[in-house]
Amino acid sequence: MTTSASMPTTGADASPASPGLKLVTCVAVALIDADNRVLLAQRPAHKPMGGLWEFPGGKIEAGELPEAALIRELKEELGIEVPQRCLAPLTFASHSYETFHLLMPLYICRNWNGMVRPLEGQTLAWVRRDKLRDYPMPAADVPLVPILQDWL
Ligand SMILES: Nc1nc2c([nH]c(=O)n2[C@H]2C[C@H](O)[C@@H](COP(=O)(O)OP(=O)(O)OP(=O)(O)O)O2)c(=O)[nH]1
Ligand SMILES: [Mg+2]
Repeated sequence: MTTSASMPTTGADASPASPGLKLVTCVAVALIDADNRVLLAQRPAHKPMGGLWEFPGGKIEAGELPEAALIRELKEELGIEVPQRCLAPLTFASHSYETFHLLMPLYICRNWNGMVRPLEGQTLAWVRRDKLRDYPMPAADVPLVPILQDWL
């Protein structure tokens, strides 16, 4: 395969890089309950991608480690305490939206302390493996679903 010198490439598929597209790093988790169901949260209507179902989590702040960001987000959004040792890496999303590129590690977690509560007014759903496809998700999440289903 040949590539033009003026056309930088990324990865094995040689797709063009997107200079200027801001990199946004988020962390998210598939919380799995004793019945092997996964927690999805519906993004509030007023937020970007409102109405879509996502894995709980959020943006990593400057100077913050990914696991610390996730533990903080889970406390803020769901009121649960997650010990760092209970977070296992599963996969990640790397997806270009129109205005930014999202890099998002996805962890799995089966053990936490406290009751899951929707502290930010979000709607929550505990979803069985075979129903995950019924919940419309952001484009970045779509490739993560079969990986999670394989694992469950
Ligand atoms: N949490 C989460 N964010 C996702 C997922 N898929 C996806 O594209 N995103 C995007 C949406 C947002 O652009 C970004 C994370 O944003 P967020 O709204 O959760 O961030 P945050 O909790 O820090 O909230 P905010 O303070 O910015 O309102 O990642 C996902 O499964 N979970
Ligand atoms: Mg969030």
